[in-house]
Amino acid sequence: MIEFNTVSKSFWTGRRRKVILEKASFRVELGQSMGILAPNGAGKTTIINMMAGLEKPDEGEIRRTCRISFPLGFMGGVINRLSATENSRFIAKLYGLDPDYVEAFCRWLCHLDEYFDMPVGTYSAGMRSRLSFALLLALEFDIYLIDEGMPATTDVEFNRKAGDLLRERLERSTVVVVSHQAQTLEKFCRTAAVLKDGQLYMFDTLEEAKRLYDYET
Ligand SMILES: Nc1ncnc2c1ncn2[C@@H]1O[C@H](COP(=O)(O)OP(=O)(O)OP(=O)(O)O)[C@@H](O)[C@H]1O
Repeated sequence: MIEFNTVSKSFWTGRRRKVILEKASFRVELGQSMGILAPNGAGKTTIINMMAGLEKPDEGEIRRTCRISFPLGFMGGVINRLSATENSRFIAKLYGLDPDYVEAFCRWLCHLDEYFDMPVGTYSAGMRSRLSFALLLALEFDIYLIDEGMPATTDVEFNRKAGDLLRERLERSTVVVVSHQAQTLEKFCRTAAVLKDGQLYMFDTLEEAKRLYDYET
């Protein structure tokens, strides 16, 4: 479960306070995937980062009682001067998993060839995102955090393999997806919320959330 208890978050732009959340309270229960609909710039990434523990609220409390993924596509945990071999083995140890398994899985999925043993700093953006995606799939989480649907790389074989694995994983996990498009949420969630003026309006169905969202936008 992820629980937000009267959480407030805003950014000072130098001219005004940009409010993301204002005393928002809600829960994401295991087994109840949730979509959050919000227009661009409303704070989707900030909320996902707060769920992941990458960003702190200004006020209030965020409680996590299960294994929550880093956001899909997040590269912050990967160290540039280390190779994919070293990164995958290090991350495996952090999560208490078998380093041989995590390394072999990522090596198989990313097909980075000799680059797998070179520093991540030498990778193209696509290679980096393949590694980050593979790491997320190599680890097991209870709740997966996804910002704007599935990131696609330009590597067709990788997209097919990783996409199949992710879809299969998400079918048996809880997912939080944030997007500005209801279409993206349809694949993952039945319940949805709309983020508007710092408040999160929760609905039992995506249809209801869409109605408010379409009306507001
Ligand atoms: N560190 C920061 N300092 C100041 N403003 C910030 C900071 N981080 C984010 N913001 C602002 O907060 C707002 C929400 O940002 P966020 O990235 O969470 O939005 P988003 O809904 O994910 O946007 P998009 O759909 O465009 O990716 C934006 O206006 C952004 O410019």
